[in-house]
Amino acid sequence: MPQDANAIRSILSLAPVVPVIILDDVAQARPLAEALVAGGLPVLEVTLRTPNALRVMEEMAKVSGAIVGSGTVRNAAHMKSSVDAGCRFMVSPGASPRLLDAAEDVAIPLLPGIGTPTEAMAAAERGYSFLKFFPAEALGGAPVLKAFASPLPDITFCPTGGIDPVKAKTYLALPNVICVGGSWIMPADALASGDFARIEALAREASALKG
Ligand SMILES: O=C(O)C(=O)C[C@H](O)[C@H](O)COP(=O)(O)O
Repeated sequence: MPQDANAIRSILSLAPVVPVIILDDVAQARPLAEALVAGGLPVLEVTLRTPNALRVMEEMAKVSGAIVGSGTVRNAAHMKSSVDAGCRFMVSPGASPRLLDAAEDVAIPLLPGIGTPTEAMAAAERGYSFLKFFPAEALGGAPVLKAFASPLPDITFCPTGGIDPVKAKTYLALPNVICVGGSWIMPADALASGDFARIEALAREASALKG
């Protein structure tokens, strides 16, 4: 089926920020997910960019309250692995026709990425009303999404790429933004030292962000 708008809306409305997780150390998966959930960010996007990403997803999916999705999804094989790992949603940097074809056969919703009005319109024609705007800051940031709102009022976005807490607040004030994605909640040095208390504190600040 095309994107189940109610399903993806109910996930993306749970918190203002979706942490974008790039993790290879499976042992850190559960404590990281627990810190993020405890800090008020239950929706977790785990990118398929590390060798152990699927095992990380499986571990995170066991954490009470965590809603785990896959990121960097680019083909049907990624979709099958995501479902098998217990994912509840999928995110892609793009929205190629073959990717959208493959998503028709998958039970969990896809949030595809777009960068222009033409791409957003093409995805909307395929039944997608919730889209990722990527790479958000490199493409011009919040002013671009603000400009999308009038001609494309039926399309809602999750901007991702280059966002920090200050920029997040600006995006979240826009009527066509449901949440933002970002990796700033998990600084590399905090992960390296296993400082999950700091990550939980950053998550708590992010969960309190409002437009
Ligand atoms: O892997 C994907 O599918 C992506 O979409 C890339 C992520 O969105 C960025 O890695 C997060 O962006 P930053 O917050 O700038 O780190």
